[in-house]
Amino acid sequence: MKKYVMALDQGTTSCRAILFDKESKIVGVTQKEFTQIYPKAGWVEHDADEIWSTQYGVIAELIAKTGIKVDEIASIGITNQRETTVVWDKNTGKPVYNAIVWQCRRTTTICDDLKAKGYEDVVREKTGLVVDAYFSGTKVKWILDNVEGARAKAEKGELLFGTTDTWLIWKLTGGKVHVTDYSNASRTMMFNIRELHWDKELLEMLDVPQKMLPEVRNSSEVYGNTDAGVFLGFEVPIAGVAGDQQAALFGQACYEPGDAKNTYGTGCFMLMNTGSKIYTSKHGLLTTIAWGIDGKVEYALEGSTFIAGAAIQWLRDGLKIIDVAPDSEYYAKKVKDSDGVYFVPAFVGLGAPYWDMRARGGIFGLTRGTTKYHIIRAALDSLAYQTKDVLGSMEADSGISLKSLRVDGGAVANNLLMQFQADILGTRVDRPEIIETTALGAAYLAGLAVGFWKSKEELASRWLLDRRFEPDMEEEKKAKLYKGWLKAVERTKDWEDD
Ligand SMILES: Nc1ncnc2c1ncn2[C@@H]1O[C@H](COP(=O)(O)OP(=O)(O)O)[C@@H](O)[C@H]1O
Ligand SMILES: O=P(O)(O)OC[C@H](O)CO
Repeated sequence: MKKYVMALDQGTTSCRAILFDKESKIVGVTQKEFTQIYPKAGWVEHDADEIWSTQYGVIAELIAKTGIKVDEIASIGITNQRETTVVWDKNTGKPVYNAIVWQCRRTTTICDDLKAKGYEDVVREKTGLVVDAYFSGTKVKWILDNVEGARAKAEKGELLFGTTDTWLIWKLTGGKVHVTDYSNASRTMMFNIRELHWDKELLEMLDVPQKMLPEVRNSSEVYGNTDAGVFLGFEVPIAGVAGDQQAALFGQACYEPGDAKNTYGTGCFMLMNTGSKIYTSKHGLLTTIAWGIDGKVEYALEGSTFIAGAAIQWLRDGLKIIDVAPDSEYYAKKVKDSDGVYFVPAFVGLGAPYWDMRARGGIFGLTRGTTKYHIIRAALDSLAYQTKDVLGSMEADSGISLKSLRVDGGAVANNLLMQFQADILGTRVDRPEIIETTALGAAYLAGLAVGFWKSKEELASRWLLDRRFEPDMEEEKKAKLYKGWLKAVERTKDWEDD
């Protein structure tokens, strides 16, 4: 009897495997971090083989830890850090270069060149994206231009490209299946989100051969079975795929136009479901595919903030002023506010709504009275301010004023941050019981495809509130604080010289 759906959450800093039962309850979770590689300032890479071995390790550990039988798993759903680019040799299965991570800025000058050639409008129109080093397209181009022999091999059809969903499916199926879903394809800057195909003009613009691209499929359907030789002796259907932010939107049951969520992980990503409508943002947001189910594609408006929880990791690993992320709340509570200190974590440039690839981080407003507690507090505040930047754009673009914001991701465990978020937005913040919403969304997509769950309505009825944070800050104070933030952001712009 099938009792579980397994979700694989391939995030920026860790791989997780999570088992959900029919009532959407978590039966077990395993997680392991993997190496972040920073070869130069502004460059970020992962070892794709390490991603695979880490993911495989947490799958095996989950099965051992929970004691379930593999044949009780109805299906597997995959969700992934988006845009991160893997190129591998079809015959040997070996990556030709490290995965270039979504945060990596090495293709800034390729983007400048595309802009100078006047491609911004066509990119916006066809892909819903802005020309930025964030997306996969220029990363693939960089690999083909810089890895010896890569372009010739790609042209002969010997190399494959994929985001990490595609890479994991290829590995899990023993090299048989090369696919992605609509939501991931929409982050590549090569996919036409209106006509739903890889776009010839964009591929020519980037000089990327179509043969290396995966087939684009629905977010909920059976793509293939795991190879028994690889997957602990069993063939289990892989039946759901979505980029992690779209999966979180699905897991938060944001199924109606106007429903929105904000995920606080490494970065912070706010998505609003816009149904079949394709909004073109006038305020620095992206248009993206939320998911495709039964051939019907739905869209979302997205505000992407590159550094959120990663700023807290930097307090831990870079400054070493906290030992673990939850310490940030403990120390921040020691002061009543940041005392005029602002921390703009533009470590890899600024995403929405500013889109400045050359911005770099800064801490402003320091005085002799500033302590590490103020800096920690300012780092937490920056997550909330960046969210306010994006929410303002979203309300302006959609004409919808949000009554409440559903939140998820690792950093929403921080109650101080959540209260400040509600205060600075002037909007209720709703934290659900399950904050592993990304994995839940992937599980839902995979479960729906094999009949484990019947409908989105059934899933929506299971959304449960853990805690609601009500706004409680005077307008004048809110305005003053936010003004300071905007001033600090201005100071970080256009910093890096090439
Ligand atoms: N209590 C906390 N307060 C603030 N940030 C936190 C807290 N717990 C975790 N984080 C941050 O959340 C992030 C982890 O969230 P997660 O959803 O697992 O991210 P990802 O999927 O991007 O790896 C880390 O960047 C970490 O610094
Ligand atoms: O790893 P996360 O959860 O911060 O998500 C990364 C995003 O998918 C990047 O677009």
